[in-house]
Amino acid sequence: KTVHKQWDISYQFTHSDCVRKLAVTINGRTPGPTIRAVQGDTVVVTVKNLLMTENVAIHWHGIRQLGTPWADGTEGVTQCPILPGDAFEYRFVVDRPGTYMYHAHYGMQRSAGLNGMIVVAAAPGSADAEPFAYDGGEHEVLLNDWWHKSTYEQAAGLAAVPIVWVGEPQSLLINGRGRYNCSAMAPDAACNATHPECAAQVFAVVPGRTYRFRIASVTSLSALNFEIEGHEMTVVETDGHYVKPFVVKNLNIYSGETYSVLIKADQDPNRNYWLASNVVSRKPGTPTGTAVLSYYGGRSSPRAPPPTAPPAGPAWNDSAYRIRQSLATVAHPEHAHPPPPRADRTILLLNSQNKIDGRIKWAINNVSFTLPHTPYLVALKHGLLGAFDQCPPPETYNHTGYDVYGVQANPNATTSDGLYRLAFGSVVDVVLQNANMLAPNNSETHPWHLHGHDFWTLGYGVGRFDPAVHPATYNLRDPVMKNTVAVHPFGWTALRFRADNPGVWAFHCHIEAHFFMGMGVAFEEGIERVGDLPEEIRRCVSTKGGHH
Ligand SMILES: O=C1O[C@H]([C@@H](O)CO)C(O)=C1O
Repeated sequence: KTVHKQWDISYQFTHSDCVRKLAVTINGRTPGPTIRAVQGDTVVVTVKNLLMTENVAIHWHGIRQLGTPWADGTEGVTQCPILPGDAFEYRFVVDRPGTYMYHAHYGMQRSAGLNGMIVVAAAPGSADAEPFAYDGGEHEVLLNDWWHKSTYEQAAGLAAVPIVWVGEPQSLLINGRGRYNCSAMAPDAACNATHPECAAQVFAVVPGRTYRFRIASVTSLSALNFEIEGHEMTVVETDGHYVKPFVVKNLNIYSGETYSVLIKADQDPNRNYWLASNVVSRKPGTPTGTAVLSYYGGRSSPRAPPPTAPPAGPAWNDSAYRIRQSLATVAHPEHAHPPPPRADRTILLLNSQNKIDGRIKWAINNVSFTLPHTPYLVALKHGLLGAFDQCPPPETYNHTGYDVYGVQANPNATTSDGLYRLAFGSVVDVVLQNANMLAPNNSETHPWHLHGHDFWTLGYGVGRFDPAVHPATYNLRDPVMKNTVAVHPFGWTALRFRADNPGVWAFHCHIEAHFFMGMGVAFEEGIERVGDLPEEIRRCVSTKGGHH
């Protein structure tokens, strides 16, 4: 069947954390509506840009876009942006059940509020039916971070010399709801502690039942730790793939990831419990984001704040704790898709923070990524070779000599919009190598997201990756497939995918500021197999050809 949506994108005054903010909304709301579909459905979203003076593009995060690379919604990669006053029809098939998300993919627009969830149910009788049961139903939890500054102020600051860093968010949102401390603001500030838009979300449960919570993080910056006070969570799905169930007290979730967890409503029904999200991996400067779990039939009013303090989460800098969760996340034995035993090509990608022309940038093998004006998909399909740098970025870096623990000068770092061209159908290994930043003794977590594919998560390590040693430690037995994976501080992450989806695909750090500062690459595969491009994705392309 076909699921139709008609979305008007516009700026509205919103009060997500009680503070008035101009946000980019879908049909007047942020977050936008959850798209619900069944595996195999065609989703058609007609996006009308009513922003007046701003372009837009929407990415369907986790949907592979098999045969529809032009619907990926990635400005500069798969399409020209949608101009004010224009409409664009995104049409794609959701071929696999699971928990996904959508969000703006143009400049730093995602942080302005354009985001939401996609929930795809297994088709009846499908071999992809869940290998777990829950008798209580489902709840959706969309996690976000929130700033009072506009994305324009943020982006201009990032590009300035010296840099004005975005800083830690003012609030953490659960389903678009947070709570800023109005008394900390000037009395005339537009902060309304009783505004209905910032009332905490209440999740109701029937005592004794088991619930599936679908959790997605669309944060712009923050790595989060999510907890349901007093209730253990059994992790059963991530990024649309079933995992071998494991139990946690709290869940680390990076921007761009999704999880499903099961919880049993088996606690005292006469009180409420916190849902809490806390910043990890960066030194927190943001209060805990909260929502409320309430039992039907209990003596507590559903909206009553729980009698306890919200959980504070684990130590923010305990990366060993987070690596343990990464390692525990493996494929469900009945739903394992074993990876091909070896790769045809291995690309090592050093993630470093650099200074280029006095500006702080992120670079991959010393190349800081920029998007071309003419989308790659259009440029390659139509042979517009002047549209982007034809020199491909490097395959590796000085992996025998680079000190990932030291501040490195990284001379000769450059900026480029060149891309990697992959042999169609080939198996590609990518090893993401983290390193120290410009400041000593500092390395951050980077959630890398691959468009157009799921990849096998073969391994994680701390320190410098050694191609002669570490591949022998890869998990080739039951690696889980994902579309977003963390590279831990000073560590490396190895992944494998098959380049079998004709198109051009972004692969980048899902921290919005980091992608803006160049932390990404693009892959092309099978461009000659891509069908005719819709006219609507080419509106920024000169008819004379693509010039830089
Ligand atoms: O990219 C980043 O820049 C800042 C800082 O390194 C420079 O201000 C920061 O914390 C990042 O993650």
